[in-house]
Amino acid sequence: MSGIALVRKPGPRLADGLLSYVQREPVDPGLATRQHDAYVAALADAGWRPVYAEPADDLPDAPFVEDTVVISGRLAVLTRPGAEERRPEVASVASVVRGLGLKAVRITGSGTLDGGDVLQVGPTVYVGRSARTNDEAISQLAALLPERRVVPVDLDGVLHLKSAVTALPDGTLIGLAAHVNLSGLLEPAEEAGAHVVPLGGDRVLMAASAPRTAAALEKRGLKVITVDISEFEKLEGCVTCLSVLIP
Ligand SMILES: NC(=O)NCCC[C@H](N)C(=O)O
Repeated sequence: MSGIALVRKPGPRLADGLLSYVQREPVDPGLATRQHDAYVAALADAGWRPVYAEPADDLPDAPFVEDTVVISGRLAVLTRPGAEERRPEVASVASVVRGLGLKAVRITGSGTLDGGDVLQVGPTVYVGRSARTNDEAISQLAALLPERRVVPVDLDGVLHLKSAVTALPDGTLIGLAAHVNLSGLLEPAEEAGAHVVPLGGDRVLMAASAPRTAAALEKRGLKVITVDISEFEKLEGCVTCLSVLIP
């Protein structure tokens, strides 16, 4: 086992999730459930033991667990999501991380942070300044992680930092230069190619919607595992946001 994958099943109200940059499209809750099961199975096959947060059927965006907690070593930073509607998602995730023996701390006061804005690459923690994440929270995060280098990143036209950029296992940043103020990015062939979940070793998880990027990464020597997450993509979710991997 590589560790734990914190996840949460989608509920019947998934289609009511928040949208910022895309038009609402019909969402098939049954298909979403099957896609989520396959996503969790892919993580499990790669050695990540799934641990489920309590269902939260009244909270449409609750399967996007990444936004509720940031893990650094044995510390779990519970977020204060930028969208007020999403704040009730945090309590049940707090119970899970405490149950796993992690030390839980919180973003508080006027700070707002979505985990989707936090990209950890070795000692560096990039944090997107977004409509969801503010400078107050970035300062709080830096104070909570004194041993890490916290780097604020300006975004343009995307929901979260990790909507635009993630990191390959060797630390190479892959992402869309048009949306993010970071240099030296490897440009993916498709927008969804910016979303990569390192699974350990040379393995990465990607969405089936980025086949050309997947082929390019295979050529670089990576083992790419793909999952179809179309129903979550309609809600501006991506492969990163459906889990929190806890090594
Ligand atoms: N980390 C992520 O990329 N989260 C996706 C959240 C999508 C959700 N519909 C939201 O707008 O909050």
